[in-house]
Amino acid sequence: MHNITVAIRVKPVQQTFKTIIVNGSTVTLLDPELEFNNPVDILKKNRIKDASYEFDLVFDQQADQKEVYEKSAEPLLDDLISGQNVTIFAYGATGSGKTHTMMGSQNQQGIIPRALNDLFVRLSKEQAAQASLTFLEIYNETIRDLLTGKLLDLREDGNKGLVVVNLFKAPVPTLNDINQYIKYGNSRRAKEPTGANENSTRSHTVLQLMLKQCTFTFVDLAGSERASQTTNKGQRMVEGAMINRSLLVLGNCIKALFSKEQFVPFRGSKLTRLLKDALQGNSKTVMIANVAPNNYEDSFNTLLYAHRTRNIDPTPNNFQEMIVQLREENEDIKKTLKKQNSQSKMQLQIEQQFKEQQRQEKMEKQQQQQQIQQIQQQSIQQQQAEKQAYDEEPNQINYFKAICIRIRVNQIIVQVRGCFDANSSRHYVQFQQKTEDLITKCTDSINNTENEQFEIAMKYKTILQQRRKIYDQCMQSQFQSVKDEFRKQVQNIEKMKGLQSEKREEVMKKFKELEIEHLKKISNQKNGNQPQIDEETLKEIKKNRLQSLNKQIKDGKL
Ligand SMILES: Nc1ncnc2c1ncn2[C@@H]1O[C@H](COP(=O)(O)OP(=O)(O)OP(=O)(O)O)[C@@H](O)[C@H]1O
Repeated sequence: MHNITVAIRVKPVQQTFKTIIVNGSTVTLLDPELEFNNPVDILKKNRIKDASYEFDLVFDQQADQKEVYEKSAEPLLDDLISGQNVTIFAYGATGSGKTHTMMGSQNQQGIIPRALNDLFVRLSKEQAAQASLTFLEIYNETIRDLLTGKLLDLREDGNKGLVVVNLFKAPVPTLNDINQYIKYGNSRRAKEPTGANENSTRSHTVLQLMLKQCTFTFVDLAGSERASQTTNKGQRMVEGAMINRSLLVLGNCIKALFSKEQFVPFRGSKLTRLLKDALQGNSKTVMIANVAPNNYEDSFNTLLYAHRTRNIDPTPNNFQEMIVQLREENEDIKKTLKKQNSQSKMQLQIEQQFKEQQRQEKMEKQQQQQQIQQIQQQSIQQQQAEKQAYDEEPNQINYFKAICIRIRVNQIIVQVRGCFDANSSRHYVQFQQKTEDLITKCTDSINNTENEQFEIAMKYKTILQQRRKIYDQCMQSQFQSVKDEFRKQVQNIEKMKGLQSEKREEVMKKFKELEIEHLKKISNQKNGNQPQIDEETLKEIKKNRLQSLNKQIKDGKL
């Protein structure tokens, strides 16, 4: 009689909310659409529901490899040794843990290495000597020998029934032989990254250990996910469709076998055709359906598939009770999260504000420095301009000199006029000529210095305007330090001006000394040092004077 055990294994995943709860042999799945999405998607509302099913075996997230093996596969070893076919399937969506359950890893060995190890301990030498192993995969309805790499055909053989032509049967008298073939075959499995699993095995893998009277079959089925979910396109989508079709046929076959139906649709896929002998008759089958709680839809479909396959009567009575309990637990989690969330929101806000504050401060500091630098530069220019202007002031000494000379000359004229009255008109002409030249020179000099004075005055005006501008700028600045810097610079300028005033006083002093010297000279001349002119010079002066007068008459100036 055919015996089928359907087990569920829940993959341990990091999850905030509970979506799967295991209670004994019951698995309850909570619809996240109703639970966590607000508002609920109307289109999905009627499609997805909470689900609760009972199975032969249920392994929760805490179940380790050893427990899974000991409860699902180990009990069948006796049946196998007594000559019954045993088949173990791993079913589930991509990434749900099929390969982990069947093969596992070096440190966490799965069902296959554990079962074969235990089996070989129990087998007699004779039995072991007759053992052989085949390892193949069915990818897109094509059979490939994982040991030889050859593509194989299925053929009906009159005597033997269905055979896989040219399938390599590796003799495996020891466990070591088995391990080496498995390792080799595993490395040749068709693996492709899908949207759901980086290292997804895209084929059904069938490992069979043939003993004298029976076969121990391990099937790691390809991922049962919906094609749309793995965001697969083109070749991957065809692959998905093939996988789903063969899984459907497999489900139907197991269901038919379990229900002892007359017709079992083995011919529906290569997988079921291949497994026909192993599944038929007095055999035992274990189907381990793997679910990952972070994927509701895949979990829902897997539970439904496994449940239909097993054909167990639905839903236990305490189903609603468990859902209520689960919802209450999730409600608590939600509240805690909300609280944490609002706290972390506040923290985030403070951090952002603090960052903004620091950014502002940095910007202000930069502005402040820029303004101060600007003031310093302007003030240096200002100082240079003022210094230059002050340095030019000593030129005024020429101005004063010129004025002095003119005064002196005027006095000489007065003096000479006196000479003329007393002695001769020749003296007057002679002196008039000389003094006229002198006065012209003085006047030019005075004009020049007056022009220079005007330029200096203009420069001062510009300097003052400039200073006013800087002052206005500084007073507009929001920074006290900028205003302070301006005051400091003004003080510098004033200090420099103080030094310049001293310089100016020195110049004035010099001028006064000069003036006194001139005045002294004048008074000396007044006191009897009358100018003496010889006859020749007088003649010459007269001649020149006459020429000059004639010219002036000619030019119409007289
Ligand atoms: N029960 C578990 N405990 C710890 N890790 C697990 C468990 N189940 C699965 N994993 C880890 O999850 C990842 C995916 O698992 P695995 O490859 O077995 O998935 P799969 O169903 O075989 O996927 P595919 O169909 O794409 O080949 C692996 O890294 C595996 O180690």
